[in-house]
Amino acid sequence: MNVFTPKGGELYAEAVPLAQIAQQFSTPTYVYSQTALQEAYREFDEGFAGIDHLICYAVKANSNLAVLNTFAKMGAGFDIVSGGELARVIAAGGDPGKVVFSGIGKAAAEMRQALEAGILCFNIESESELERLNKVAGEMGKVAPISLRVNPDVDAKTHPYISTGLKNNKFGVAYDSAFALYQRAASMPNVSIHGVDCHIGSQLTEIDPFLAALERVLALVDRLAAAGISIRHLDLGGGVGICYRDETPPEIAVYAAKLKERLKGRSFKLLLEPGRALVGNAGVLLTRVEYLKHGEAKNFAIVDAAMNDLMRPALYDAWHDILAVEPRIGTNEIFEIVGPVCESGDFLGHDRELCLEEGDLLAVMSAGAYGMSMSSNYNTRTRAAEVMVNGNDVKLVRKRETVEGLLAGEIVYK
Ligand SMILES: Cc1ncc(COP(=O)(O)O)c(C=O)c1O
Ligand SMILES: N[C@@H](CCCC[NH3+])C(=O)O
Repeated sequence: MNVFTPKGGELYAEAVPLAQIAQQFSTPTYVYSQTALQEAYREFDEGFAGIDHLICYAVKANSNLAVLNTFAKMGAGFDIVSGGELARVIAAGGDPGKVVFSGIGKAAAEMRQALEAGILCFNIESESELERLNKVAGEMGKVAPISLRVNPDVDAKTHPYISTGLKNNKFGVAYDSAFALYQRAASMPNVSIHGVDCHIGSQLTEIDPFLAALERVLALVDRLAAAGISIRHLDLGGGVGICYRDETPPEIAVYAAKLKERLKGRSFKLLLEPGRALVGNAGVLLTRVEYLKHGEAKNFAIVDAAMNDLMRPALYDAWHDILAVEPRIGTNEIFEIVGPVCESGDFLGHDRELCLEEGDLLAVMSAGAYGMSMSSNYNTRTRAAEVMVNGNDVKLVRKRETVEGLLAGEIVYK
């Protein structure tokens, strides 16, 4: 469902005009629709109805506490990649018993924190990590639940920067060494094998790579079972794409039906780690045009949001639709939509046809995933405010940063 729609020509977030939000909270501001978050979660959860499953939302996509709390209330689990993200889940009311911990560089302190909290499973990404966890758990007198993140060497057919399941990626344990490493794990006193995990990449628009990965992983599960190592869950990671422009990602119901079909007769629980598919189209970045600059070769609309707020265009050349919040009747021109940051790569969109005047508001669409969570303070820019809408209710869910706040942790020795 698209909840950012025009009414009478003006762009709304659910029942609230975006212009009203800009007036109230200034710009740049991220605006999230709670209804869209809830619908996306429900669609995923209902898609897998009929089999034992747990949706572990990938916190890195959008880690705002109000977003996490929305999913926690719906019974979600969480996929984390740091102790910081675990602290966020707990602060948002999430259940640590439904948390899986991914990531290739878990520090001993983060392992201790997660063991203390009683998480569901560690997704182990290397032999050294397995050894460290066994040691850390032993020192605490605990047994750590683990899966190995297996790298199935499947081409996710996505942007190379966000593909993770190929042999040459830094993630996971090589498929061919996974069996032997499971045998080692089985002999360790302070880890307990709970599952098998894989995640092949992000923004996948086809189902086939997921099915290919599942085949590989199921073959491993069967081989392990034959050797007396049975699992309680299979974690297939995240990665389902969304439509930014003209992509045709799989419908969740179809993706779920195909996975369920292949999992018939299996007794383990299915875990999934969707990020983008739950939040991507539930958020926009609201920004105001500061200046229009008509150059010899290009026209520029210089807006008050920048690559530090939304780095996907600069990093991946990613496309986000950019819409006028209150469209004007007049002649369209072609604009480069750029931010104030001192980098030529600081753009939000190339060659956008719009009719603009200085002071106009723009909405950068599909910005709910990997927007705020990847933002920075480059150029000592304070990060945007975040607002959550539900119906006609509008709530500030993260205050705009202040320069005093940015400087507070720095020390000058006189
Ligand atoms: C281990 C892991 N799980 C889940 C995700 C979430 O991916 P997506 O946002 O594409 O669903 C990621 C990010 O790619 C990841 O690295
Ligand atoms: N940050 C990426 C996705 C990578 C997901 C992390 N494994 C994006 O904005 O599309």
